[in-house]
Amino acid sequence: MPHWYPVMLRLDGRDCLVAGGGEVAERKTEGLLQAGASVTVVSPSATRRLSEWAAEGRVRWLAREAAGADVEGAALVFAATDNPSANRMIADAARALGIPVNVADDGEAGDFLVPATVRRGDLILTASASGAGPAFASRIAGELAEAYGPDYEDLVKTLKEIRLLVKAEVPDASERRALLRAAAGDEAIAMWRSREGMADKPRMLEALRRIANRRGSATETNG
Ligand SMILES: C[C@@]1(CC(=O)O)C2=NC(=C\c3[nH]c(c(CCC(=O)O)c3CC(=O)O)Cc3[nH]c(c(CC(=O)O)c3CCC(=O)O)/C=C3\N/C(=C\2)[C@@H](CCC(=O)O)[C@]3(C)CC(=O)O)/[C@H]1CCC(=O)O
Ligand SMILES: NC(=O)c1ccc[n+]([C@@H]2O[C@H](COP(=O)([O-])OP(=O)(O)OC[C@H]3O[C@@H](n4cnc5c(N)ncnc54)[C@H](O)[C@@H]3O)[C@@H](O)[C@H]2O)c1
Repeated sequence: MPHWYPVMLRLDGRDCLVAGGGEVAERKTEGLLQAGASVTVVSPSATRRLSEWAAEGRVRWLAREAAGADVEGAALVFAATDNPSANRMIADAARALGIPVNVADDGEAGDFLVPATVRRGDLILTASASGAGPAFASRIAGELAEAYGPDYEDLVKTLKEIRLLVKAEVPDASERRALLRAAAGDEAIAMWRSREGMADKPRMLEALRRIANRRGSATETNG
């Protein structure tokens, strides 16, 4: 049994190869485009959306069967045809070059899985059942999407601004840590949501210090 290790990959501008042009290839390609990757699809046929993306120049589509040499230069490879032996051939070629490969018809034959994903700007929520139940992972992601609605995109943007402010203004590491923890708590989040006083940075920092102090003394009393 493999033990999977979750990571966030940086793929902007990196070449990725998708072998296959069906629904699965389309889904993988869409995720790669969201990450800014440069995608080449190799497949005799393509879904309507994939061929639209090719026509718009958003992906490169080579309309033929995939060959082992197609993996050369790719940062990631997706073996997503409906032909298990073609998928295995692509996976072997990738592995021979040390390129991580995802295998659509047999997850455990690959080096990585693609989890079900909800994107809210910089907030990325994923669910994986390590291949035990993709439909189950998808259902959990649906629940996450309900719990963390589209408004979280702005919230995370605000948190990023606050993080930059605190890092720039607070030289003391332990105070910085206390402020950044307070910034992620309920009280501060309610404030960020209303964007109350956001334009006034010194006031914002003051408010955060008050929240952090209250939290600090609450911990002392409880602990
Ligand atoms: C999450 C998601 C992400 C994505 O693909 O983007 C994803 N599969 C999704 C949907 C889905 N896939 C399948 C069904 C039909 C119901 C069912 O079979 O359960 C549904 C449900 C549906 O369509 O609603 C069939 C299926 N999938 C795999 C196999 C082969 C095998 O078992 O190994 C077969 C059987 C093929 C057959 O026999 O015909 C394999 C994999 N699918 C994975 C990911 C990886 C493990 C995920 C994890 O747990 O981490 C893994 C291992 C490899 C990989 O692809 O990375 C995406 C949901 C997107 C979303 O809705 O958010
Ligand atoms: N991992 C997942 O999320 C998931 C979900 C459903 C199904 N599957 C598995 O993935 C496979 C693909 O699913 P789909 O719905 O995209 O199938 P599909 O039938 O819609 O598409 C298959 C694609 O593969 C292409 N193809 C076939 N042989 C090829 C070759 N030698 N080189 C390049 N391209 C080739 C076809 O032209 C077609 O575009 C299924 O057979 C199934 O085993 C995986």
